[in-house]
Amino acid sequence: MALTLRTLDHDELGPFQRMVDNAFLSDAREEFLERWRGLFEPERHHAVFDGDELIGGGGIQTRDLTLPGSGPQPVAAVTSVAVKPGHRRRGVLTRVMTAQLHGMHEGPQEAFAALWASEAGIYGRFGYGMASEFTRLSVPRGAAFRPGVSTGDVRVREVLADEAMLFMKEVYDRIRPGRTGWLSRSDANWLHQFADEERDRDGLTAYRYVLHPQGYAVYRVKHDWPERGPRNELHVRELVAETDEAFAALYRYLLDVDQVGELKFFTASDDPLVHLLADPRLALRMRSDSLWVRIVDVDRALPLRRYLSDVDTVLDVDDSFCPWNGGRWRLTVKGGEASVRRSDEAPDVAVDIQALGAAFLGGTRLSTLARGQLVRELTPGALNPLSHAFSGDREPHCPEVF
Ligand SMILES: CC(=O)SCCNC(=O)CCNC(=O)[C@H](O)C(C)(C)COP(=O)(O)OP(=O)(O)OC[C@H]1O[C@@H](n2cnc3c(N)ncnc32)[C@H](O)[C@@H]1OP(=O)(O)O
Repeated sequence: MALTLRTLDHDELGPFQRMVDNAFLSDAREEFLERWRGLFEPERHHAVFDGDELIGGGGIQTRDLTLPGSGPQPVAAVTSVAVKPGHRRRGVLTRVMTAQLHGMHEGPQEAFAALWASEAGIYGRFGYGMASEFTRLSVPRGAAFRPGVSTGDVRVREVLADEAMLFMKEVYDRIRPGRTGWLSRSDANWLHQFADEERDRDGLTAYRYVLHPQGYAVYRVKHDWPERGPRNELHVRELVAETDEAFAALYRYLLDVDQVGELKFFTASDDPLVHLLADPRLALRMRSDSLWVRIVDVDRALPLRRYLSDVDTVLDVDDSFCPWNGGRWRLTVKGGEASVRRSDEAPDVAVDIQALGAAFLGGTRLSTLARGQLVRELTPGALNPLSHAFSGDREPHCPEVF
């Protein structure tokens, strides 16, 4: 029987979520449905049916993502992409990706999309580029700061979730416009991220909330108490600070919690903790991909962010999955602001659309992507100024998996 694709109705969250759980090899979690309901935009969820059976699909959350220099901009936050085992490698995902990306172009809706990939080999073929990374950080308890590091003299204190949540939302929203890669969070997003039900905890404790007048931290503990004494792991979920002093104070607090062996944190790849430490090598760091970005429309997306320096370059874009992007575009940046228009002049730099997505948040250099054979300099000397213009002043970081 031919497969069909359509968007969902309000009452179809249950079957969709059961399909996602099934594809992720999880038991069906009916009790999570209420939480998902707040995030569910049925008209932005595509589902593929084999007869009456929902066998695959993918969703979009309508959110803002902070871009370099220009603050929050509309992004299609792609989520819950799944195909049931038994229906794979027959092009179902390809149909969903086509519906999402072509739909956004035709709408027109958001000019770019972002996602976390369950497996990093999946999304490059659809034009997504690896735009940011996170660092898996591990530091022993008590690791000392350099002499002269200021943590201020305000008291950092632990409170219950109800007291923390309102303050956390305010601090997060104040800082978000300046933090590339951070997403807008509705109340439903906050609930989803910090619901903290026992089944979310994977054997760890409930969240503990730490407040500073200019920031907060949230952590859990994984118990480990061998013969030589406690070696518990302190897992930081989120650390947000408006000032460098608050940042240092919150880290100091977390590093000094008794009965802990190690602090662990999936943090920004440019987390400055390592520079606060007297012995930087105590901070073990392992990097991995976080946000993947897809430019839906070159001419609508590139002007959404600001650039570090001025350039005037003709790009030759290769994009087989969204062919309207293919061909030559003149990118002109003046005073940090970009304009993009069609061009028939000789191209200076050839880019795969993946490379533009990877460079879009300012964290992956076009010059590095050239060494990775996703970018080619055609006019000698054209690549480095372009690469510099795309750079950001800090590494992009997405503090939540959505
Ligand atoms: C944003 C998110 O939600 S990330 C979550 C993604 N989902 C999951 O990981 C859940 C488990 N996996 C699945 O449900 C499915 O295997 C999916 C969604 C990854 C792929 O669905 P399928 O319908 O099998 O993909 P489809 O048949 O369209 O494949 C398209 C291409 O991608 C390739 N591909 C598919 N899955 C993978 C993979 N896991 N790794 C590498 N390549 C892959 C296929 O080989 C095919 O390549 P080709 O065009 O060269 O032939």
